[in-house]
Amino acid sequence: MTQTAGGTSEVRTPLDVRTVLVPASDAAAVGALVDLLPAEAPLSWLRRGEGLVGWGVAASVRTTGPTRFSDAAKWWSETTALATVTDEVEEPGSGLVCFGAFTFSDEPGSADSVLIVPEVIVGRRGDLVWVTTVGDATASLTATTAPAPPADLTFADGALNGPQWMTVVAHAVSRIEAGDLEKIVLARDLIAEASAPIDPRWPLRRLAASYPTCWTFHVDGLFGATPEMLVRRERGLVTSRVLAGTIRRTGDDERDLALAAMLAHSSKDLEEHEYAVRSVAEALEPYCSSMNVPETPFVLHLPNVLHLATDVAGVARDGESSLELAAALHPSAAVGGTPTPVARALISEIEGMDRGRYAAPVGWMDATGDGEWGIALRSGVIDGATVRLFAGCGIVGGSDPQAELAESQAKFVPVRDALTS
Ligand SMILES: C=C(O[C@H]1C=CC=C(C(=O)O)[C@@H]1O)C(=O)O
Repeated sequence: MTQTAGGTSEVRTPLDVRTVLVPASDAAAVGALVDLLPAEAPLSWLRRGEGLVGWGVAASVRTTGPTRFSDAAKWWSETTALATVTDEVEEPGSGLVCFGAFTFSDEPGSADSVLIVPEVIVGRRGDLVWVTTVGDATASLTATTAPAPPADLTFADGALNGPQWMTVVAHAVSRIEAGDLEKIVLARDLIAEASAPIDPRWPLRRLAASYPTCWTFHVDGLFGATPEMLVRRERGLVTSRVLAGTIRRTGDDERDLALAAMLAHSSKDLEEHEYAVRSVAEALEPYCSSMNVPETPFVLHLPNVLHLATDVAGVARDGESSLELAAALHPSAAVGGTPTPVARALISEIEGMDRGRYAAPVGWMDATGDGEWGIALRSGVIDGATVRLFAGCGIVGGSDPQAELAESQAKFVPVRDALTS
């Protein structure tokens, strides 16, 4: 049952949902959740082996435009109100759950936003493993056959080639120096083409293994391993991991440690980071009764890059769902800029491409509104035999276009390697 929110008043079939705990003796035998996924429309949200995987479509909704978040939130409230749920686990992520991916822009473009209720969900949290089924669906907890790698893959420039993109970055720097805005995040795309349709489980398994501290996701063709948590709401606690400010790793541990120290003191990166933290703290403030915003960022080590990172935490004031909080936070200055409206307008004016669902909220939510919405970074979109990969960089007054191009190459590495190796 797929619906387009805001459209026809279709009769909705109430969902019959059942969550059972997998007995501890069997839970140990359930291998990596990512290995359970079937090739057809897999859904994934995994970090360090924990999280949720799903498959099948029990219900879904597609939304577009500036009301895409509120239309989806309304659909979710109606869907949860109608459902019959038996849940013997009662953990965040058990019972009725949807996965979702949203578009970056308010403008209707090539992509739409989507919430999907899978027919089967398998969740893992610590030692607990549970299975949720909707309607008559049955779940198999055995690993599916291994996916085949993409065949004859070639990469090409997307909307702009490197020199063209550097010209756009230089233009943005001149606009910042003229005082039009303080920060903008500019992105570029690459196109990977295979000779046969690509099985999303191939890159997913590799991303989950190579980037265990990131959230490995797949929703409706959008996949990746993001290090950035836009917002998590869990039993009244709201958290966000803000990233901005990047240095490429060299592969040599000693040099990387020196680079980490440089990053922690780089005024250009600290400025870029400060805008991102401020945007998240200001957007969350109305929804929290108390908040903790650390004054100094830490350095997050990923296999390809180092980032400045700040973990913001707050206590939810009212009952806004994780999706409503994500809508209030999007786009943070980690993917938009400062001031937000000026940066958004300049992105559409000069970036030269439609971001689709890149750099927008992707994640899941349960019937209580608890959930996790990451920012779809280090990501790509599979469409048959084609993958469109995205990478973006925060630009401030002192940014150098050549260095930003190199940074964008480093940010393509996770998805590029996951497709090829
Ligand atoms: C926009 C991206 O990264 C953001 C998150 C972390 C660091 C960033 C930076 O240093 O520019 C970006 O703000 C991307 O990976 O496409």
